[in-house]
Amino acid sequence: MAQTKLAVFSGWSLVWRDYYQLTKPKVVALLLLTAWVGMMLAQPGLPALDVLVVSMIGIGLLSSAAAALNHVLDQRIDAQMARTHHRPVARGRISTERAVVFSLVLAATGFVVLYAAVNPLTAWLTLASMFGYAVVYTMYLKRATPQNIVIGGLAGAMPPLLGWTAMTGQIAAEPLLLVMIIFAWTPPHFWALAIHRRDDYAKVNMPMLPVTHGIEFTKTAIFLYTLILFLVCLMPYLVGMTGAIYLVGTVLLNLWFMGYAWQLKFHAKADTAIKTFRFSIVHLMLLFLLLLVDHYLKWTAF
Ligand code: HEM
Ligand SMILES: CC(C)=CCC/C(C)=C/CC/C(C)=C/COP(=O)(O)OP(=O)(O)O
Repeated sequence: MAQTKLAVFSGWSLVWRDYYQLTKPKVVALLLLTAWVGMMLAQPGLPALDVLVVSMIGIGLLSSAAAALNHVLDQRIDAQMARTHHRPVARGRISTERAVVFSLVLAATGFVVLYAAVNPLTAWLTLASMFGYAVVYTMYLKRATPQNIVIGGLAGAMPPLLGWTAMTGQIAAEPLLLVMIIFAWTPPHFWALAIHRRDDYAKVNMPMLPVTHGIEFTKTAIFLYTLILFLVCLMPYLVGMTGAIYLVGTVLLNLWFMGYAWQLKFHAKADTAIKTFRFSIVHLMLLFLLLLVDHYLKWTAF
């Protein structure tokens, strides 16, 4: 009897682990960090905790729904790529129907939470971001143009604005600067991985930049985008939104990113591309944590 119960429990935990994987949890975690910073920067003091919590839940649910829909729409190519062939829908561990229902339940719940407990503007903007990623990027851009991730990157760059509108009920210039930062960060983030996985994307005829324009061209594009990112990251300081703590930190972080891009372009080793990709995640995380530290320390300085 005990063995049967253990078998049932372990079976269920495997199923839920697969559903959890559909939500791209690490991606959503960083998306939520950027949304949270948007919420914290929206006012001088601390935000209302109840609004913060329901906003994080709503944005998290809609982001997870977008990720799950991406698994469904990409299952054919996921099944053929070394990096993604193990995924639950690609492997048939979760049926298309169940994955779609899972995604729609997450999306509906997230939208209702945001609409009812936060504000309609944030609900609609978050739904639009989900649509932008799951439909516009995944179904069209990804398969149509090597600029796919530059344009599609806007959806994933929205969370700081979503966090801001959750607190204020209105769009403002400051969070749009944060959106621009993630927008400029996305190409070096993804193209470094795309270089590392070029053959995978070529095998499924995905028009990623290293496939359509070659690895050298992509390395140049990555370096140029880290230069653009360096300049865009100065904007919050130049407009007076942040102080010296952020300025020093952002200069160091972006010089570090440019160093990776320079090494990738001129002194690449076998693992430089994947190391650049992994650093891009640390870079964005530290950059947004820096915005938070600066916001409160800068504020208490006056
Ligand atoms: C169009 C925009 C983007 C594209 C094409 C893209 C592409 C990718 C890809 C292909 C992976 C590898 C996933 C895997 O192998 O499981 C990845 C991982 C990741 N991405 Fe992005 N990304 C984008 C935007 C973002 C944004 C906006 C964030 C967060 C703010 C983000 C955070 C992450 C994180 C944290 C990982 C690591 C996930 C893991 O290790 O499981 N990405 N990205
Ligand atoms: C509501 C909201 C903010 C929505 C956006 C949420 C979201 C999940 C953005 C994901 C960014 C990302 C990892 C894209 C990769 O897709 P891919 O298909 O190129 O990667 P894959 O090949 O690993 O599946």
